[in-house]
Amino acid sequence: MKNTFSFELQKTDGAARTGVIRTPRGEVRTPAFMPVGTAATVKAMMPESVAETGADILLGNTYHLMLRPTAERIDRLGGLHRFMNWDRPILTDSGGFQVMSLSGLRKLTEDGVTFKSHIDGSKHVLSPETSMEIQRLLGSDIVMCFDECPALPADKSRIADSMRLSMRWADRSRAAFGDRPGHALFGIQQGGLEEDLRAESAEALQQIGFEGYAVGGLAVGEGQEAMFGCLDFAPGQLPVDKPRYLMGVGKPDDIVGAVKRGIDMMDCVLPSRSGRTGQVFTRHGVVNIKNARHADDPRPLDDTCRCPACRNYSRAYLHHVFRSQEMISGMLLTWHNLTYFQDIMQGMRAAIAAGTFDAWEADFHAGRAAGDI
Ligand SMILES: O=c1[nH]cnc2cc3nc(NCc4cccs4)[nH]c3cc12
Repeated sequence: MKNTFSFELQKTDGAARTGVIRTPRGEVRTPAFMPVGTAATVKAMMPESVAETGADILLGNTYHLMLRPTAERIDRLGGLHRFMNWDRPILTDSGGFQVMSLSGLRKLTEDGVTFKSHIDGSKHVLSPETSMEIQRLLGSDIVMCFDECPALPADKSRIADSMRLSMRWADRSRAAFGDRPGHALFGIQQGGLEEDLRAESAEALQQIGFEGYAVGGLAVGEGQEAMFGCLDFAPGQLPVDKPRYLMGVGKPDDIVGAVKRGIDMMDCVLPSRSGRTGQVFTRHGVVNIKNARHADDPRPLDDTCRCPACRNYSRAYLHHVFRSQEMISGMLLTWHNLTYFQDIMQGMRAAIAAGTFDAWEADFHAGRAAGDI
């Protein structure tokens, strides 16, 4: 096993790209969707089931794991991969975003963020240096820079100041990360929806040099049109030969539109969180299994889907166990949604490799208009 991290761009079709990220813990086929494993578990899923959906890599959250069970405890127990029984690659977010969206009583300074735990009110500090140390203790393969994601809407000067702080933090993250063969540090582009600020951010990150580059600051309520408008220029401002990771995205049509615009990696809680709330994604659109119209329906969710929910159960059964709040409901619907999301990724990888992405995209959108779901 070579102790190296590399990205091979294999084919492009318009702005869409397909390739492979090679890490000591295995390969990640791109475009890739990362299921979210916030508290060292993809909720309601066994790790081997997550692997069966086709996921090559998971996302873990620094913020949650530093609070509980702590990174030190996970390190003592052999690292996050051993702890959660997932031996493939893991990417960890750096915690800055979660602090701002989850913890109360926080204070942001040039040094970093001090905050109180949303679990027990204990006091903590996150900075570029402490975030790098926590992610090192966790043992994640891809580490994210410690950044600040400004809440939208915000005026341009506020966005510029926030982006420039994040660039100073990116520099400190790089310095604190050190020399870690086989591991990667990704920079995070900020700058809101402003093309000039995003260009300044991209230039600053490239001067520092990273193994991959994320498009941050999006999927924070701006809406799909504004996000796509930003993605029409932001990925192209980043190095062509490194992975481009769009954070926190998204619905199936968001994912397709992002890949179309040059994004290689994404993560989102949507398929797993929705699985627990009865929202089911299918190629004909969204099914809300709670709806009474499913109570007697003997059909599977999708008779072309390979997942256990579609192979072995009727909509009537899935409706029943959801209404009864049985644990198997969250398990089966999460398994289905994650499978559906991975099948979208596999469909796009194959279409880009064949040079037929436009036809694949047209079929994807036509299927959702068909109705009768
Ligand atoms: O700029 C970012 N920096 C570091 N992590 C992020 C995570 C992100 N997740 C979303 N959207 C998905 C959401 C998850 C929870 C609230 S919104 N947008 C995001 C932006 C960033």
